[in-house]
Amino acid sequence: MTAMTLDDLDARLALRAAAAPEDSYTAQLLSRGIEKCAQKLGEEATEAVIAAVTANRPELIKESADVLYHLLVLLRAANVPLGAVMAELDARTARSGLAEKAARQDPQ
Ligand SMILES: N=c1c2ncn([C@@H]3O[C@H](COP(=O)(O)OP(=O)(O)OP(=O)(O)O)[C@@H](O)[C@H]3O)c2ncn1[C@@H]1O[C@H](COP(=O)(O)O)[C@@H](O)[C@H]1O
Repeated sequence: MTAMTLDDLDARLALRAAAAPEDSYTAQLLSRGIEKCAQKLGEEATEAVIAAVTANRPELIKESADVLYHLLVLLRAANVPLGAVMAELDARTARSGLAEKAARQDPQ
C-alpha cells in the first residue's frame, strides 16, 4: 500500500466537490461558503495546537489530518490550486528559512 499524498487527497476532493451536499461533507462545506471553510480550518488548527502543547501525540496526528483536509477545502473555496502553494514552497527551497526571515526584516 502506498502512502496518500496531498495531491491524492486534493484529487479526491475535486471529485467529491461535485457531489450533492447530502452525500458529501466536502460538498456541504463548500456550499456553506468560504467563511465556514475558514472557520473550520481555524478550529482544527487550534485543536492541533492544544494537542501539541498537551503532548497528546495520537490527538495531534488526528488533528493534523483534519488541518490538512480543511486547508485543502479552503484553498478549493478560494479557487487557489494546491500547485500554487507547492510552487511557493518549492521557490523557498533556494535559501534557508533564517535567510528568508532576515531578508524580510531588512529588505534590500
Ligand atoms: N479527510 C477527510 C476529513 N477529515 C476530516 N473530515 C471531517 O471534518 C469534520 C470535522 O470534525 P468536526 O467535529 O468539527 O465536524 P462537525 O462538528 O460535523 O462540523 P460542522 O458541523 O461544524 O461542519 C468531520 O465531520 C470529519 O469527518 C473529513 N472529511 C473528509 N475527508 C476526506 O474527504 C473525502 C471525501 O469526503 P466526503 O466529501 O464527505 O465524501 C473522504 O473520503 C476523506 O478522504
